[in-house]
Amino acid sequence: MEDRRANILAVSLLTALTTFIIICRVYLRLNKPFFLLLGASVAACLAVLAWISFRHRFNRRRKLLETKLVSEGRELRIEYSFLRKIAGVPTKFRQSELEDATDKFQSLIGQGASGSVFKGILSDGTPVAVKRINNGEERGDKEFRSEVSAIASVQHINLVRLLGYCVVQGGPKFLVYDFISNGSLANWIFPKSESSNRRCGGCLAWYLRYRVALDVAKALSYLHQDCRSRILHLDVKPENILLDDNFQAVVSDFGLSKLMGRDESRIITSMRGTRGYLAPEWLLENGVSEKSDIYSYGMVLLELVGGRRNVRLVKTENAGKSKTKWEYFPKIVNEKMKEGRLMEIVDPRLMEGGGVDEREVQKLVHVALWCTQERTGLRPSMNMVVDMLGGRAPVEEPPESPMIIVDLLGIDDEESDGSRARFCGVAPSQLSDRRIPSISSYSFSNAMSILSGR
Ligand SMILES: Nc1ncnc2c1ncn2[C@@H]1O[C@H](COP(=O)(O)OP(=O)(O)OP(=O)(O)O)[C@@H](O)[C@H]1O
Repeated sequence: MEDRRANILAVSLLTALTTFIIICRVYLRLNKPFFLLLGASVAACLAVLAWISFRHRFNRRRKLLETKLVSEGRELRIEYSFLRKIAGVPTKFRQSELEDATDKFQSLIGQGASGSVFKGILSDGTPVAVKRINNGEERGDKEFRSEVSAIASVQHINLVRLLGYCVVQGGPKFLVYDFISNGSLANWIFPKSESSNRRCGGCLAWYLRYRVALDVAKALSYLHQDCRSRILHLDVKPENILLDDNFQAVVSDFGLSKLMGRDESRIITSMRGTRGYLAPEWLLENGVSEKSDIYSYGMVLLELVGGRRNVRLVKTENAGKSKTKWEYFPKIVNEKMKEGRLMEIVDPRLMEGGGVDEREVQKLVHVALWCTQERTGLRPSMNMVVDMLGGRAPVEEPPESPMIIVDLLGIDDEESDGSRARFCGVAPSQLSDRRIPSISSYSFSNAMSILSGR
């Protein structure tokens, strides 16, 4: 367009000059001024033409350079995002991208202690779960940092993938994960009344429960044994185990996780986790280790087999009076094991449908009871659990565990609806002060002395 305009201008100038010369020659008959004028006009025309040609060449080179830069930039961006993807480095998203992806946070799929989770689709078609961490919550900030630092560096088929994050100055923070279509394990093992926020769910078949147990063990074994620094998850529970469209288990929610050096045997940290899954050593103020995850895993295994919460409030009738009392499933399991009637603890919905392998039930229960030993030294490593469940190592009958502390950590007098209270940053002394007066049947100090003698 600019070139055409330059050509028209040059032609017009030459036409004007020729007309001018003819007029001068015919009407003015001036020789000297005529040639002076002619010289000046030709010089002016040449200057204009030279300028136009220079501009023309300059523009052409600029355009060429721009096109080259754009295509190189695009190639670099593609290469960069490809490298990020294969290296698993999370992308930094803009808030507007996440608003577009989630249609302005329309579709809520879950709610946790630190924020809400929404379903979304990225511009390249990838389905995602976007966790919005509430603004201004110190706990939220901590969880955001823990999550990014722990999960950004790990890659495992049974761990949720953190695709990216978004930080808005003075605003909320976002974490973007792969969308795991079948929601949490809680929705698939507990009856509807015992799992809140139910979006999808049902009764998970036995063979899938066994596979989930193995998948979670592999994920934890990777975190504990195969990463540069040991990663302690510290909030293993059915709500944090998601199921993909093939019912493969994916461990999620690293908000409470901690890194532990390979040369450390335990770390001191504030109390974190969820009631019902907390290992007894949380009460001793001398640290936790990967064995605390193993304990929580054992508790999940029992729930997986029984299709019920480990701790729940039950109504009893006594002399016409209805009373409520806490029922503790691991103790029931222990008793049934002693009586040789393990099948009685299996989820009754599964027993109706059949397909439950008795040997597998025994294996899962034995592994669970090894994992939930109150003395950490007796609990197997997660590697060992993978071998036991995979049939590469024998599973011996576990010793009887006194299960004294479990009640202290599992029961909360203030909650009667079965909902789980979650700790983050609570000092153990705060918990014990609040709990002891209400636990009349056990002596707290007695329990502590048993635990200390591990
Ligand atoms: N990547 C995901 N894909 C699909 N659903 C997800 C994903 N992440 C989380 N969810 C859903 O959102 C729910 C809430 O997740 P979130 O991790 O925030 O909280 P939680 O684990 O339930 O509770 P808390 O954080 O208090 O322990 C989950 O239980 C699950 O149903």
